[in-house]
Amino acid sequence: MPLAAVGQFCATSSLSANLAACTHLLRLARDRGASALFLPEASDYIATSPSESLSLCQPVTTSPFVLGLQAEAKKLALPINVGIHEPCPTSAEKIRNMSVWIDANGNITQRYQKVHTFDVFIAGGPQMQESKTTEPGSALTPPFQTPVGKVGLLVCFDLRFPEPSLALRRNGAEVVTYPSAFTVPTGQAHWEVLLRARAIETQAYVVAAAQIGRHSEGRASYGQSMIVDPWGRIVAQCRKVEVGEEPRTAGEVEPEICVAEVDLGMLEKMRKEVPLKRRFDVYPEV
Ligand SMILES: O=C(O)CNC(=O)[C@H](CS)NC(=O)CCC(=O)C(=O)O
Repeated sequence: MPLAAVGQFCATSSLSANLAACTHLLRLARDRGASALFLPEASDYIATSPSESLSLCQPVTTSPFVLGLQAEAKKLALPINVGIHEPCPTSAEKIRNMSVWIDANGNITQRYQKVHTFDVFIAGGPQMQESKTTEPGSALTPPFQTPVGKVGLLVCFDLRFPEPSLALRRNGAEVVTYPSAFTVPTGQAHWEVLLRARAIETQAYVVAAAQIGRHSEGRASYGQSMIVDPWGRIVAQCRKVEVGEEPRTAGEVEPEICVAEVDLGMLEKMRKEVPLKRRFDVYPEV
């Protein structure tokens, strides 16, 4: 059975430091015998401001982060799913939040542009307006074959919407990925519940690589990267920011991986044993 590995670290605005962390995670995944490595959203950088994000954002053809990761994937013959930023072709003021698949030859073979932007105004809590800087995508990417099963790509805040994962499932997804950088308070409240719900209702593996720790003065992430099986069991997980704990800085965070087998035989058996026949005649709105 193939092993999926999930990598967790704390990105900063240093592309070279982030590439070094991801290269280390790739080696850990290879040493464990994994068939693919899943890395978080915005692995190339977490900027301190929208203007810094724009200045760091580069096309994949010149990004030292992406080119470096492609070279490592090829060297180790290990496919990677990773979240990155790309310039927006229609606006110089905006970027695209992407999840890409790099195959074992180091080529980018699949791409998905995050369709839901994270705009929240929590009193006394995180306030973010991703839509100010980020152009949302307008299509899902059809699930595609990989060494760990048929993968459907989503990103972070997309997790709060059951519809896209159900759509990917209907199109054949066996593994749904959510590279993420969840905030600490929303992570503590919602992350695990949402991931397990998406796995149970799609009857698919959910693979969620997340950032952890303090990226900069104004920004920290929750962690708890995990793999959930189609029964809703957490079969692998990394560390998280506990309630009341001060997030560690990037220098203090130890990049780590967790791994789990992807059992597609069990998935098929479960889908047969618990058929989820939808009644769209009763709820045509969805
Ligand atoms: O900023 C970047 O460069 C990359 N983008 C992100 O990290 C995005 C937008 S700020 N974060 C989320 O979607 C967190 C969602 C979340 O925390 C929740 O749904 O509760």
